[in-house]
Amino acid sequence: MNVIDTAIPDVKIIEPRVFGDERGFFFESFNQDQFNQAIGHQVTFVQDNHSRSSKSVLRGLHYQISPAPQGKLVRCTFGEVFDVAVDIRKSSPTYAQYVGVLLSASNKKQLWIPQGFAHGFVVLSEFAEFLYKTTQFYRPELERAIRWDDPHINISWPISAPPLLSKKDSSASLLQDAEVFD
Ligand SMILES: Cc1cn([C@H]2C[C@H](O)[C@@H](COP(=O)(O)OP(=O)(O)O[C@H]3O[C@@H](C)C(=O)[C@@H](O)[C@H]3O)O2)c(=O)[nH]c1=O
Repeated sequence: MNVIDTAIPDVKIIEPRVFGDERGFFFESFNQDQFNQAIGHQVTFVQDNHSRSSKSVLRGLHYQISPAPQGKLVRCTFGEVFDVAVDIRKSSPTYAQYVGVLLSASNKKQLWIPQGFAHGFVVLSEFAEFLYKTTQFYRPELERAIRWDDPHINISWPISAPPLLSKKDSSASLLQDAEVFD
């Protein structure tokens, strides 16, 4: 497993070791010991999620506030997405900055997004299937959303037309008005 630093120290790109042969490929998509070593501390996941989205769907920017902020380990197993983690920890030197990375079935990359970050992705292929592990259970009453096009974050989404959003995401807050982390 190869761990790649990003512009935000706590956010890591993980490239699994892929074993290819004439049958196809095999790789360990998650190994608790190797992951803890990569991140530098014990991380426990309690929930696995799986979504499928059509081209141009944008889900995000989502997070859960205390007392159940979620760390997320995300990957794309069909198609391709542009995945974004936004630092929403007010005391962080990288507050309101983001990491964007292409995740796809072919590059098999994963992104570790610690608690304290908002997360979102836009689908670039005809369809995308997206799997992720979370460190806290889903708590809808603690869920919050920040606008995908918040000018203060100013994410360069690789899309040329407006994305397809859920009703919730269409009415998300600006970062300046959002409940974030200290
Ligand atoms: C996130 C989630 C949703 N649901 C339900 C609620 C709702 O009826 C249906 C769809 O939920 P949503 O529209 O919120 O799904 P979605 O817009 O895909 O939300 C996800 O977006 C990405 C970017 C994230 O980072 C995730 O944490 C999550 O917020 O699934 C669960 O049962 N458990 C969950 O953990």
